[in-house]
Amino acid sequence: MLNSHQSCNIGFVGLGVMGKSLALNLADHGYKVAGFDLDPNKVKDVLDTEQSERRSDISEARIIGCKTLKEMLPKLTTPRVIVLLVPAGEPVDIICRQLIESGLEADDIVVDCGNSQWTDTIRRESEYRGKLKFFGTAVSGGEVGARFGPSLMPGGDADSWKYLQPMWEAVSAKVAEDGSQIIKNIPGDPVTEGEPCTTYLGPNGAGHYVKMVHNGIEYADMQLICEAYHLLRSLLGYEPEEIGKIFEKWNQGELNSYLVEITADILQQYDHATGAPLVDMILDSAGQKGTGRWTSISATQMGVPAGIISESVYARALSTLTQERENASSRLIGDIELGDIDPTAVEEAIKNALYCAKICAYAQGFQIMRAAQEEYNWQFNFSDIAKIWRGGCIIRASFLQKIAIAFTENPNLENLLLADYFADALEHKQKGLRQAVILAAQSGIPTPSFFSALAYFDGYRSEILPANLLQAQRDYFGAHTYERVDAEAGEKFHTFWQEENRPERKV
Ligand SMILES: NC(=O)C1=CN([C@@H]2O[C@H](COP(=O)(O)OP(=O)(O)OC[C@H]3O[C@@H](n4cnc5c(N)ncnc54)[C@H](OP(=O)(O)O)[C@@H]3O)[C@@H](O)[C@H]2O)C=CC1
Ligand SMILES: O=C(CO)[C@H](O)[C@H](O)COP(=O)(O)O
Repeated sequence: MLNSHQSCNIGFVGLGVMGKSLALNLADHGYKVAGFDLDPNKVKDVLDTEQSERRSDISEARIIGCKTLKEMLPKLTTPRVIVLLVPAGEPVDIICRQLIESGLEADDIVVDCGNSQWTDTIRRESEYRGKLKFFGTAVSGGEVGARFGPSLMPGGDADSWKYLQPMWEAVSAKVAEDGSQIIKNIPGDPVTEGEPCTTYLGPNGAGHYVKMVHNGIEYADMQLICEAYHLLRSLLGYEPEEIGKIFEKWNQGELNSYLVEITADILQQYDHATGAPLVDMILDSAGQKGTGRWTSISATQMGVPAGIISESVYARALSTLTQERENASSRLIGDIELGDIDPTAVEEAIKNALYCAKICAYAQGFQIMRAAQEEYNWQFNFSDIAKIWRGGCIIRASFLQKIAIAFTENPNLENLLLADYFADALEHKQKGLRQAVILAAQSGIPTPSFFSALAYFDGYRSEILPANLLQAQRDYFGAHTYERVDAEAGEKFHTFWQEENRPERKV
């Protein structure tokens, strides 16, 4: 606890899905919260929920509502801590300006917990310096996570972190020694033991950058699961409920993850109105708010190969062309040739394909952060990042424990694929990925992220790639020069392709 029970320890602006849940979580851990939302119904809702969930031995309201920001500020202990859980973008700046106008001071800390773009967080930190301390803390875990223990990814000035650390460690998800999350989900009875799923990630936009990459991996993870489902459904003719049970089985082993778990549940749900599997009644047009796209853009800007993440963004984009796809489906005919298949063997191949492709997707995510720390002067501890993703967040999965171990054993690991555990897994299971890709190609089932994962794996393990020819092409049309395999690194050569005998000169 930060201060006396008379004043509020923390203010909340935005009491929607995430704000309400995180405010109640803080209250469960003994913090008193003052909340404001543009929508007075949201304020009423959180107050009603707090009252209905309050234990009988607690007499005082743990959350109080405010009608304006001006009303909130005097209710907060100083330095004031104000959490923003509003839509990313302009609302964050609007509120910062309003808070300054309402009397916020230079030592007060404004914590942006939304999915803000990390470049905005860097800008805001410097723009508001001297007026308020702007600190980023990205949150993952959705509504339930925020309520009972999310993964929190803080970034900003180290002094603010010291102040926030006890609060964030209290409310974040907790994991046991084996890396599994300790889950209780009981209002008023929070988990207090275990390792907290939060750690200080660095200055400026570090927290929001790491969350962005988390979401990039999330996009890939979800798309790969969807591709596995598509193969099981269209190739083997299984019904959603049957596939749900397969995912349930897979969730007991190395594929154990929150996303596989919810997929199993979703596929076994029937539509109340029609009795059809619910998944069949949902329009196949995927939404996105931007974090996956930002990850792909950041990777591309730094020259990091992150094809699986990018393909997952493109797959969502392609899915939205609903009318175009419907028109094209009768004009563009697939030349399909599929021989006999053994369902049991194919099911096993798809399972292994999913596992191998997931390893490659996570490897790409960590490669992006590795490049980013050089580019933006951060010092990430990749083992710690894997650790805070073991519980609370959407991509929580058993194998994050293995990733944490891999980076603990070798903090300078060049690529996750090279860690013994993952290299061995890929060696023994890659056949499944190859079979899945072959069957998808033969049957005309689009599995872009599986294809991309295999290409990444084969590309990364290739000593020789045809980039030598590509360099020659660039030199041919644009005199872009090339390096020679038998010369010093960095020495550039150009062939005068249009001259007689095509002489080569060192440039
Ligand atoms: N939902 C999720 O699973 C996750 C969301 N996030 C991020 O968390 C943030 C909040 O998301 P979420 O809770 O889902 O969003 P919601 O839309 O449920 O809640 C946002 C709330 O903020 C209010 N609001 C908007 N502008 C202001 C303002 N100027 N002053 C006061 N209140 C304001 C909104 O009011 P009104 O509706 O009247 O505009 C709304 O009640 C977003 O950045 C989101 O990307 C992060 C992780 C997971
Ligand atoms: O951050 C999240 C989870 O980690 C949010 O749920 C996010 O909104 C998901 O992204 P998108 O809407 O683009 O699928």
